[in-house]
Amino acid sequence: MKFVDEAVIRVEAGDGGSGCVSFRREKYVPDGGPDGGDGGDGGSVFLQADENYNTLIDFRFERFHMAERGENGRGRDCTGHSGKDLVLKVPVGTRAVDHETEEVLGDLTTHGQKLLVAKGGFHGLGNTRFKSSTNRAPRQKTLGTPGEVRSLKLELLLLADVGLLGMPNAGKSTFIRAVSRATPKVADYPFTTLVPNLGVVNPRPGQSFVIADIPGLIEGAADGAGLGIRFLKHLERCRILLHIIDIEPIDGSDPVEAARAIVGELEKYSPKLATKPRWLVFNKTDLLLEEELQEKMARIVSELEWTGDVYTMSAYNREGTQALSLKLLDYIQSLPAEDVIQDPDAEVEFKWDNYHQANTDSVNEDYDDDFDDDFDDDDYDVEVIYQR
Ligand SMILES: Nc1nc2c(ncn2[C@@H]2O[C@H](COP(=O)(O)OP(=O)(O)OP(=O)(O)O)[C@@H](O)[C@H]2O)c(=O)[nH]1
Ligand SMILES: [Mg+2]
Repeated sequence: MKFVDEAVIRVEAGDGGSGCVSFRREKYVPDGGPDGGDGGDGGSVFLQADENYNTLIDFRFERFHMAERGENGRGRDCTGHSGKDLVLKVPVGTRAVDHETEEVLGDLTTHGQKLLVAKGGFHGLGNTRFKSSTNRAPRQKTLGTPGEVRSLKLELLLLADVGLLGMPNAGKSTFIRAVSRATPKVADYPFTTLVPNLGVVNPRPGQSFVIADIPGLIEGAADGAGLGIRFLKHLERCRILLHIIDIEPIDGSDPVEAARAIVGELEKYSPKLATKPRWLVFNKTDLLLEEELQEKMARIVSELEWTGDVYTMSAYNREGTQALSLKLLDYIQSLPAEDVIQDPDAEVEFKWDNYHQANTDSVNEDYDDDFDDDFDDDDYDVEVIYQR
């Protein structure tokens, strides 16, 4: 299955149905009062997180999504039907962004969570609403308001606890193979991994966490070198990052330079991501003798001025990998229960929010149901109240 983590779609909510101008006409009631019903509200468009989906590929093929419009009101006080809402199923971990304003509308992080992305139009009012003791034959109605239209960018951000970071060939995929049942391709050339992989690590029975392996980064990735930095977004929701360093690169390059490049690219991508908890993990320890290894590690740590946690492993021989997974599990379990990554200021504004209020205010307040509905003069024009 193809992994697609971005799609731009257009969502259109239904327009509100317009109100109706009509008068009661029946045998023996030639001059009945107004009986034009209100329109129905337009349907809205929602996104709903569903754990049965894991790619946005469907949205690459089907780009236009419309909810139903509301029906117009009819005579005999018939209110139009409301339009049906449209609910689009998206994978858990999807973020909805307004493509034009870049405003984040919301993150769908739990199964079943729903997010309104285009609000349906509000219904227009029929002429019945405008009758009063002074105007018994109202010719006014209001039109339904248009439904919201949005160009929407969907981004799928993987939900993993641990994210792997490092140069190509550092051994990220080898590590995820060693500790989980994920089987991403491993090879001795750069950019073996082209799309992110997830693996479930189970260091103790019944206790597990999820690890994400993403394509390697190189110097200049922020400017598009290699596969760029677009995969870094998948690390945004991780709780900790593992920076995997190849202790003995085959091309003879300096691990210190490589590590600095990675941190530089991370900072360029997002200063916030750069402050996430991060551990250094030296890989390929089997290539060096113990003494050499200690010496080299000490040099790298001091040159990087690194004061955080340091681990060593040989992912290939599965040495140190189990110990590292246990450390990760303990660390994750020591964190407070998931702080839901929702921006508290993320109040989404919809254009027609105030319309209902404004409209009902314009309806005559001395509306009185008991007065005599009959009227004589039915020859003037219908007045449409425009409020847009
Ligand atoms: N000797 C040794 N080789 C290793 C070790 N871990 C990985 N390798 C080798 O390093 C090469 C690259 O490993 P990968 O796991 O594909 O590296 P990666 O970081 O996923 O690389 P990209 O997907 O290209 O970013 C492969 O040839 C592995 O066999 C190790 O612990 N010791
Ligand atoms: Mg890889």
